[in-house]
Amino acid sequence: MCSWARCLDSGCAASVRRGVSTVIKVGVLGARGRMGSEAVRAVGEAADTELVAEVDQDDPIERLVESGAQVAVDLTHPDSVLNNIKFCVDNGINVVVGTSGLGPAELDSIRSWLADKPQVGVIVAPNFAIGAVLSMRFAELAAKYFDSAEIVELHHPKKADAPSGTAARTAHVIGKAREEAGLGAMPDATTKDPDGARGAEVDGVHVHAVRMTGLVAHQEVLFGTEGETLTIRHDSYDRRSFMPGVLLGIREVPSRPGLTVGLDVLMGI
Ligand SMILES: NC(=O)C1=CN([C@@H]2O[C@H](COP(=O)(O)OP(=O)(O)OC[C@H]3O[C@@H](n4cnc5c(N)ncnc54)[C@H](OP(=O)(O)O)[C@@H]3O)[C@@H](O)[C@H]2O)C=CC1
Ligand SMILES: O=C(O)C1=N[C@H](C(=O)O)C[C@H](O)C1
Repeated sequence: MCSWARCLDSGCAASVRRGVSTVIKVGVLGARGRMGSEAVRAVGEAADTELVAEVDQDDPIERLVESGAQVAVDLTHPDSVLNNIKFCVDNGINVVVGTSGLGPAELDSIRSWLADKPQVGVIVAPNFAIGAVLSMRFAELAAKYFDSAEIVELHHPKKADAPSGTAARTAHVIGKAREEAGLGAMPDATTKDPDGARGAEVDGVHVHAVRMTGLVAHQEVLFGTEGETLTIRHDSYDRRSFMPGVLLGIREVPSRPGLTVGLDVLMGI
């Protein structure tokens, strides 16, 4: 496993040990976007990654193949991401996916494409920030101890999708942990909610989405039981917070064939 801090550094001893090329050729999809432009900078600055292709809207995706990219990083749009992944898998290019909006059906499609390309890896990272990855794990651990759990995700108003990928993933791990612990439905007497004030329900967990100028990416997971509550909050104030996770994914994906969801396993948590 890479140490998180070292993933900002130039070399990655784990990659060298595994015999992975020390300089990984990387293409960025969505290269001119908010996240893509940060990723272009991070890949260009790291000594063990080489930026070989920048692809944005209306650019030919074939650039990835022509440039010899070993890893593509997708930071595009929920409407585009699945086709991009299919193109990469078909062409034997590993993919690190940051784009949100991939649900269980889409993940199944990716698995089926990968079945025909056993050497290719796809990492889907609902959130690249270390604190966000930890907070999802903390929420998973806490879930079985509380009667109630709800999620409030808060983002900049240019975000296309709701709920966020992070919130959907967090709800999924909470729902699974509750089910494994034999917990039933959460207490909730609501019978009248014509305007959806109780939010979306994802895997049995209510999720509330806030869109507000001034925000970047934030989430609160609220747990409650008799006489106490626990709140797990994470804030990304700057998109630079995502870059160590992007680099970790790039370094790890060539040696992880198949589909990996979440960076937690890469971090050993
Ligand atoms: N996993 C994580 O940690 C994070 C994930 N994200 C996710 O990343 C995605 C991008 O976010 P963000 O950077 O804010 O969005 P932006 O809109 O700023 O950037 C997306 C870019 O991708 C371009 N684009 C759209 N479709 C394609 C395509 N088919 N091929 C190539 N480029 C394309 C867009 O062009 P145009 O605008 O012309 O359509 C735009 O330049 C979102 O899904 C977001 O949720 C964001 C932050 C962190
Ligand atoms: O669109 C964003 O900005 C973000 N998207 C991801 C998500 O949907 O969870 C990750 C992070 O929250 C920022």
